[in-house]
Parts: sequence; C-alpha cells; structure tokens
Amino acid sequence: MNEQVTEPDDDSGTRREIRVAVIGARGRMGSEAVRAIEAAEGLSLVGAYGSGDDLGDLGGADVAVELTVPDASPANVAHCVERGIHVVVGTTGWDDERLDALRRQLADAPPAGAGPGVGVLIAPNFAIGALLLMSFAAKAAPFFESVEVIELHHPAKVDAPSGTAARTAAMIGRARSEAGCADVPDATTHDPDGARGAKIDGIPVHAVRLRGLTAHQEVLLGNAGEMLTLRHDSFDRGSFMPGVVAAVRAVGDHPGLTVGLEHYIGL
Ligand SMILES: NC(=O)C1=CN([C@@H]2O[C@H](COP(=O)(O)OP(=O)(O)OC[C@H]3O[C@@H](n4cnc5c(N)ncnc54)[C@H](OP(=O)(O)O)[C@@H]3O)[C@@H](O)[C@H]2O)C=CC1
Ligand SMILES: O=C(O)C1=N[C@H](C(=O)O)C[C@H](O)C1
Repeated sequence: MNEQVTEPDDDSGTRREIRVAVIGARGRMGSEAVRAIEAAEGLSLVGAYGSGDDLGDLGGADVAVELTVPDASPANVAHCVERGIHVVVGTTGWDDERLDALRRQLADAPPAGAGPGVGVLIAPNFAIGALLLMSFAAKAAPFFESVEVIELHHPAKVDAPSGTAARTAAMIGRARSEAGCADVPDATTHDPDGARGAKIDGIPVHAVRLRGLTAHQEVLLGNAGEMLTLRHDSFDRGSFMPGVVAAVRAVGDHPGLTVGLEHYIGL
C-alpha cells in the first residue's frame, strides 16, 4: 500500500509531485484527507473545496479526491472527468445506474494530457482490514448455508446500508452464485417492519447507528453446529488514509473505471 508512484515530468526522468485537490474538504473524511495529503511525500495539495464552491479547474490538480455525499458525488466526478482529472472517490451511493453512466462518460473522455486516459477509482472502503474482510467473506461464503452482514456506524452517517456492506453482500452473492449455492435458508413469512434487513443479492444486510461508533462490520456465516464471525473495526478515520494516499499515487496508472481499491493492491 505504500508503494510510491509519481508521474514522469519530462524525458530527463525527473519525477514531479502529484497535484491533488480534495472535494468535501471540510467533512470528517475530507479534512482528514487534506492532512494526509499534505503529509505525504510526492503529493502536493493544490485545492480544497466544499459545498457551494466552484470547482473550476480544481487548482490545476492531476488527481481529485472526492469525499462528499451520495447526491453530489456523480456531478463532481463528471466535472473532473470532463477536465481530464483522475478521481479517487470514497463517497458511497454508487449504484449500477450511476456506475454505468460514469463508464459511458469515461469511454467518451479524451486522454488526460499525454497519458492513456482518465482513471476513476470508486472505493467503498480504503481501510486494508475492510478490504481483507470483504475478500475473506467472499472466499468463505460458498462453504456456509447462512450468511448475513451487519454494519455498525456513527449516527451522523446519511446512507444505509453502508457502501462497504453493499459491496460485501454483492461479492458474497456473486461467489455463492458462481459456486451454485442455494438461497440462504429463512422461514420468515411475516416481517411488516423489515426486521430481517435489506436483501442485497439475496444476502440480508442490517444497519446499526450508534453514538460512539465510527465504522464497523461483521459477516456472520453459519452451518449446522458452527458459526464463523468475521469482523473489522475502524476506530479512527486515520485507518482510511494509507489507502487514500496509495490510491492517489496509483489512479493515474489505471485508466477507466475501477471499483474497489483491492484491484490496485493485488488483493
Ligand atoms: N471509502 C471510505 O473508506 C470511506 C468513505 N466514506 C464516505 O465518504 C463520504 C463522506 O463522509 P463524511 O466525511 O463522514 O461526511 P461529512 O458529512 O462529514 O462530509 C461531507 C462533506 O461533503 C461536502 N459536500 C456536500 N455537498 C457537496 C458538493 N456538492 N460539493 C462539494 N462538497 C460537498 C460537505 O461540505 P460543507 O461542509 O462544505 O457543507 C461536507 O463537508 C460518505 O459517503 C461516506 O460514506 C467515509 C469514510 C470512509
Ligand atoms: O460514512 C462512513 O463513516 C463510512 N462510509 C463508508 C461506507 O459507507 O461503507 C466506509 C466506512 O464504512 C465509513
């Protein structure tokens, strides 16, 4: 995750700093990202934007880090892509429809500078432990009859279920379908209040909002007579920053759309 990739500046082999702008810079994640980028070798912060700000050319940024709200994120990303600026997106709410629209835009986008094309990373979670949890869950899921996802977050979070939980359930659902697994067993016929949670690709997903929490997730896997629990805890938003910095360094080398930071780090 700490591999440094800076962009060649000229034929002499000199490497120049990657210019980075943060969109959503006054938020919980954005303010942490500003500090991480300022502290990172090879990166320089050239812009910090909040709601109501004109993004313009993002201060001449090579890469924008987008950490806002689901309703604002697609337009911010489209603005960057139009200008040939690579984007690292941590904001959640990117459903299939939004991803398809972005894919179409990227296919039509002109190459950024002399590079191969604009790169966009949609990263539902930047924490290495969360990426490993998702991977372990997908690997384990075909070996169990029952699988449920529980995400637990601070009560200021506006979206539910979390982007991480939605992606975890999708990865589990795909792994189970490829392995030919049956649906998870569930005799419920009466659930007027939705107590069995959301169903994402057939996997129940439950959301808890609790004062004192930051970002946490459990995957429960059950067979007759046994249970496997996978759990990840982000106690602090600092846990996301090595992933943000690694993504900023790598996004220019990954033209087109990538969903999931795991694809940049060989997971
Ligand atoms: N991928 C990951 O690992 C992680 C992702 N997240 C996700 O990141 C996103 C942000 O989370 P968090 O920082 O907690 O949220 P906050 O509510 O703290 O911050 C959101 C920020 O977005 C800004 N904003 C809203 N609309 C716009 C707009 N149109 N243009 C520019 N800025 C805008 C707000 O600006 P202002 O203050 O100026 O009004 C606010 O500061 C969420 O989707 C969350 O799920 C969170 C943690 C980790
Ligand atoms: O809003 C948050 O806090 C988080 N959002 C992301 C998500 O929805 O998955 C990542 C992490 O869970 C923290």
